[in-house]
Amino acid sequence: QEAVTKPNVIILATGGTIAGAGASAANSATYTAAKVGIDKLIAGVPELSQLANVRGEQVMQIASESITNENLLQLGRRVAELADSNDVDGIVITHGTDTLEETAYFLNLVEKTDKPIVVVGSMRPGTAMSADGMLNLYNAVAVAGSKDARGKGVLVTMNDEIQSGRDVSKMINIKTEAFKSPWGPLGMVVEGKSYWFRLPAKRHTMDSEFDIKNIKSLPNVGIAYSYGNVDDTAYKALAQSGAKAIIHAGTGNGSVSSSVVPTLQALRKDGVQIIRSSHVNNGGFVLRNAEQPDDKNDWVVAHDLNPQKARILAMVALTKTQDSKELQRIFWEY
Ligand SMILES: NC(=O)C[C@H](N)C(=O)O
Repeated sequence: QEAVTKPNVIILATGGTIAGAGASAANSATYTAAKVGIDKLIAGVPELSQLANVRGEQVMQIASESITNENLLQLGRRVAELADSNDVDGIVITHGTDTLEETAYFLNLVEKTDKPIVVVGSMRPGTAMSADGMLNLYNAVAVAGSKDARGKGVLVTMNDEIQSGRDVSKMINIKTEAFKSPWGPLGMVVEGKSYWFRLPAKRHTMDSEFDIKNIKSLPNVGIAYSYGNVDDTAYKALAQSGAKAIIHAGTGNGSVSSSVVPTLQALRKDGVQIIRSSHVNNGGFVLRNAEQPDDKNDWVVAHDLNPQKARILAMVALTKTQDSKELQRIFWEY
């Protein structure tokens, strides 16, 4: 019989509900996130050792709504160091689900590796009935250790699905079937085996022009939400706080209220980049020069990126260019 060498998978733990604990098994939604250390999480799923040689590292212990740009950079740098190491075959990141889609997209843009990087969380703490963290983690390690996950960009395994870190988003906060992509999952992971159906079409990791090793800090980019009867207060406040770009979390096709248009035109003249995205629930798709004359206003459209993902790409892109045409190219390509 052929000897099978198991892959080496590192689990970087950041906190979240997958490391959460509640007072009783009935507490599926009332609990404290970021309580349980990575060694205990690994010990809770002994089957991981059948999939890979697993080692854990506690990078931080926080609920993901509190992640800062500094935390993102710290995590990104550690991922890059490990990806460069010959004895690492894949990396799993345990993460809170609230901003998991932001971290996954950030890593997808800046990590120069074709080794699998899989971000995973859970919707229920490990102390709850039908907790989803164990299986999600098992699936993440399975995918991170598999050769066929290489070169597919940063991935997310939740609810048995393998999602692209670029496309996936938290769509609901009270179901275990919480993470969806408007364009569908890339594959499924069942009993530790991956089944693939499609590939990401956008630039990522090895094919990205961005590299965590060249990023010293991330610029200030804020998001302003739009709705009926909106005024320009939030946009002005963001500009005053020093925002280099403002993500317009717009209605519909990234449409802009007539009460806000003149302010956004003036802010652009002052050097602030204006990026139109959409906050519609199942995935926006903003078309250039459709709702607004973007060429005339010198604004950028966020394509299909939701506002929080548009913020991530804008921050990364602004580390390289201040040119709005270049920004628009980047928003089409990534
Ligand atoms: N399900 C979760 O992980 C939610 C938690 N607030 C977090 O993002 O850390």
